[in-house]
Amino acid sequence: MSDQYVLETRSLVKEFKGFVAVDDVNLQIQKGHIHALIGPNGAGKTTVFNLLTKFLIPTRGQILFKGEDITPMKSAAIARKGMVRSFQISAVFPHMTALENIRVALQSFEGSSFSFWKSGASLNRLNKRAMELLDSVGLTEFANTMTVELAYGRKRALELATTLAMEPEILLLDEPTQGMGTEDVDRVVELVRKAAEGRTVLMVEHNLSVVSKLCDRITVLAQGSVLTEGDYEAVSADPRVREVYMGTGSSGERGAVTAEEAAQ
Ligand SMILES: Nc1ncnc2c1ncn2[C@@H]1O[C@H](COP(=O)(O)OP(=O)(O)OP(=O)(O)O)[C@@H](O)[C@H]1O
Repeated sequence: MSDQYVLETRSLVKEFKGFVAVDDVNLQIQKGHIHALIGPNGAGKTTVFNLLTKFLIPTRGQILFKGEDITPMKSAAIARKGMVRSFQISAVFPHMTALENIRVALQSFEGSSFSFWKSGASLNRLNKRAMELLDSVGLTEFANTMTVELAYGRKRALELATTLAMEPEILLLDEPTQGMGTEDVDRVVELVRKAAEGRTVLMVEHNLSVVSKLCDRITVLAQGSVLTEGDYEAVSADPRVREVYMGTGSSGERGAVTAEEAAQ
């Protein structure tokens, strides 16, 4: 039944001048899951992600959102349908406060005219919702702080809040913990867990410890194809997965695939 899947790909292919970066990929992202796309360097994760979020056009194949073929649609159109990419689309304005950034995001999402927001009741509603969103990412006390002054992890939390302002049904996260220290990584894990309440999340993530803590289902890509899929336990126990990670030297740099190591 396809309505149990929020997002699907069917025989998705992306070629770059004859080089097959994504080779016949069939994904099924189940409603309510946090689903990770992992794999060694060059496996095709970013390319798949860019195909799903319309930054790239597939060579062949289909992308379905809640059963509807969205392959020809643009990213703005799919965002309106409830499929939103975080951390890139929703760049925050550095010289606005955290609260102002959320208000801008809310206003642009609701697409309302300035005159609409001028009325006292709407402004109060906007401020209330903006504070709720800030609170949901733990930034209440930074509401009036200039964004440029926020620490990196907090800036990303703010970006996530501006994405949540769009009320996505599925949130697509491209390496949410990239470039972060342990403390920020832990904070992002909690943030993603919270943001995932009542929605579906698909994330590309190199940090396997993060994947082990968060994800219900994992698809492993290697050389453009799906190598295997399952929960963390199944995937990390698969010798083929260990092999592809070992083969590229990714494991040492990015974290090992065993559950014991990932749990550290
Ligand atoms: N625009 C492009 N033109 C040509 N080749 C590309 C292009 N984008 C990606 N590739 C190639 O496609 C393959 C998959 O790349 P991709 O970035 O999707 O992998 P990845 O799994 O995200 O890797 P990483 O973990 O290093 O980010 C690589 O061999 C890459 O060199």
